[in-house]
Amino acid sequence: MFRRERTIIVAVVKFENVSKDYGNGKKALKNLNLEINEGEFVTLIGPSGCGKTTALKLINGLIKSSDGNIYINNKEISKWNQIYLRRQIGYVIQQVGLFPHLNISENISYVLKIKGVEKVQRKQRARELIELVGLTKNDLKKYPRELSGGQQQRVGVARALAADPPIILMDEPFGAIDEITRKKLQDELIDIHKKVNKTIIFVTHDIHEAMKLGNKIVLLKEGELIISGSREDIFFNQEDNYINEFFGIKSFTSYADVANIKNTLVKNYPTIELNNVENNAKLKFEEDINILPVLKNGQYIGMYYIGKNFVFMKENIENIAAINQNKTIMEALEIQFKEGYDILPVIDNENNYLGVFKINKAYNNMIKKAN
Ligand SMILES: Nc1ncnc2c1ncn2[C@@H]1O[C@H](COP(=O)(O)OP(=O)(O)OP(=O)(O)O)[C@@H](O)[C@H]1O
Repeated sequence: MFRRERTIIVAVVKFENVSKDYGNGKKALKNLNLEINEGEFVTLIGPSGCGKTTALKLINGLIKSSDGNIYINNKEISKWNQIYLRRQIGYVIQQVGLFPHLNISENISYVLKIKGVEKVQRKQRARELIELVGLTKNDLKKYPRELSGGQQQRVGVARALAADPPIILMDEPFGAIDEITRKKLQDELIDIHKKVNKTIIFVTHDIHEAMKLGNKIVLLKEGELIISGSREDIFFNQEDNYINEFFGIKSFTSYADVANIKNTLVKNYPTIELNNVENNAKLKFEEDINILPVLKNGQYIGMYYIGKNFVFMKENIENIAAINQNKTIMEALEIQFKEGYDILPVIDNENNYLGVFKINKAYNNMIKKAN
């Protein structure tokens, strides 16, 4: 059968040896190689002038690269119809840029109007989006001046989503917003990303914001890519001094606040099967292991402290609570500080044992970074 070529972008962005020279003798980007996959939430971070905004502008064709290639959905960027391409990419900036004489509904659906979408559908779309970004239908009739900075920024996000673009670029969208509102907007953006499954590329100066929002965090320095990876790649990075210096101790609290324990789960920690004493007797323990999770049919029962001459006795199982895999490292650490455990058993919602969280690994890392 003859298949029609797909024209819808599936939101894959690829930089291949991309350089940008604005003609002032200093390269804003140097030989950048970076792949952004469908549905990823990428945060771009680095010192002022490192090329973050330049990278965003290159993606939606606002500026052209001096060298190398950029691919959107495997098609080189200059081969796309530029107007079509831009409509496939939402853009949110710090200065929001709402039209003062249009009400919120009209602002949100402006792109749809340009695209020739009927008024009824435009209004319907604005009604859907206003709630998604945490405002109410009553706000649709208001004008931008009647909204606070944080509310305007929410409208900016709704507007970027209006045409349902697969890619959304955000250039320090929450930079000028107070700390409390900013935290709320970040939480909402995480929820929105889960619901709409867009590829988001988000520029920020704020380490906490980068660690909290990004599934992939990209650190740039003077136009060069230093690292691109997960929170764990950044946090557990021991070698590169620049990365440690840049993220520093702040990355620990940022990381611990947002990272699930399941990301650092130790799955091969020994356990005791309650109904299999014979097997238990064969367990060989490392010197530093003195406490073991006890399981029954894969479910967590309690903890067992072992001495040198290990003889398992059911009545010595201690009733120590396990922690749910969806809790954060910070929550696990709080328990450790309070209770003084070396390890915490980790379970799912059905009390199935998944592994242990060894707090010392994260904690030692923090101490190392602090010194
Ligand atoms: N239109 C331009 N003409 C000349 N130089 C430019 C232009 N835009 C950016 N630059 C330069 O390119 C470099 C990268 O700028 P860019 O705005 O991409 O950095 P950034 O990481 O986004 O910075 P910031 O965090 O301060 O916004 C800087 O040295 C900047 O001065």
